[in-house]
Amino acid sequence: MTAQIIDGKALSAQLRTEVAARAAALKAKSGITPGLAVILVGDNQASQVYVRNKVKACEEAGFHSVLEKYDAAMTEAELLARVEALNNDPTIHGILVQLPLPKHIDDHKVIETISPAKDVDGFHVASAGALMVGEVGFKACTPYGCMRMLESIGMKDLRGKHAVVIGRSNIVGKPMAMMLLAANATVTITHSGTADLGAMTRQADVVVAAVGKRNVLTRDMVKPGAVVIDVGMNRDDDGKLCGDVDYEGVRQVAGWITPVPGGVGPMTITMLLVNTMESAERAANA
Ligand SMILES: Nc1nc2c(c(=O)[nH]1)N[C@@H](CN(C=O)c1ccc(C(=O)N[C@@H](CCC(=O)O)C(=O)O)cc1)CN2
Repeated sequence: MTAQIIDGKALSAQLRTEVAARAAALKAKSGITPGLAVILVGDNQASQVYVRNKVKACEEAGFHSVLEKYDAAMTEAELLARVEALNNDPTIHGILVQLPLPKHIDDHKVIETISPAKDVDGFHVASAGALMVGEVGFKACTPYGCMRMLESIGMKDLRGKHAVVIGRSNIVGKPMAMMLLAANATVTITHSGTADLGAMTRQADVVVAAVGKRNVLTRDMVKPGAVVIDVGMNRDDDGKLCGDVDYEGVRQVAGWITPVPGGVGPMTITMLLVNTMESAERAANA
C-alpha cells in the first residue's frame, strides 16, 4: 500500500479562493476591507520569507495589509506600544507578531498585549481558553490547517478514532489536541517524556507529528492505513526541507500522508487569512 497525499497547496488554493470571495462580498455589503498587520522584528531569514508570503497572500485575497519591519534593537516597550496602536486601529482586524522574537523581548508579554479580538494567530491565552471550553475565539493557524486537511479527506468527525499528537508546544501540540478532541477523537498527547512512543502511535488512526525533529515517526511506528500529518520543518543532511516523519518509509504503510514541503506549511498562511476574514466579519456585525 502506498499512502494517498493530502495536498496542502491545492487545498490552500481552493480555500484562498473562497476567502477572496468572502472579502469581496463583505466589501460590497458593508464597505469593510479585511486588514492584517504583520510585525517583524530582526533579520531572521526564514521569518522574512514567511511575512512576505503572508502579505502576498493578503494582496491576492483582496485584503488590506501592512508590514512593519523593525531592527533587532527594537525594545520590548516600543513593540508593545506598536501593538497597542494597532489594537486601536479600526482598519486592522488582525495583528500578527512573527515568531521567533529577539531574545530580549518576552514573546508571551507581546502576545498577551494583542487584543483577543484581533489575535488571528490564536496564540493569546484568551484564544487558547476559548478553544479549551468551546467558546468563540481564534484557532491557532497550524493545527486549524491540520483539521481542515482531515476534513478534506472526509474526517471531520473523528468519533471512534484514536488520534496521537507528538509534541506539546503551546502553538501546535496542545491546541491540536484540543481541536481533535472537539472533533470527538480519543486523544493521546505524547512528548519527550513518553516511555514508548511507538506503542502509542501504533494504536493511532491519526498521527500528528509536531516536534521539530527528523525521523521522529518511522514506518514501524504506524498502523497500516493511518492518516499521518507532518507539522515538522527541518533540514536533512543535504540541506533539503523535510518534516518530522520518515516520509519514504511511512508512505509505504499509511493510508494518507502530508508532504513537506507542500503540506501543512501553506495551510498555516491560509488559516491566517480565514481568521482575519472572520475577524473582519465580526467587526462588521458588531
Ligand atoms: N506569528 C507566527 N509566527 C510563526 C508561525 C505562526 O503561525 N505565527 N509559524 C511558523 C512560521 N510560519 C508562519 O509564520 C510558516 C512556516 C512555514 C510555511 C510554509 O509554507 N512552508 C513551506 C516551505 C517553505 C520553505 O520552502 O521554506 C511548506 O511547508 O511547504 C508557512 C508559514 C513560525 N513562526
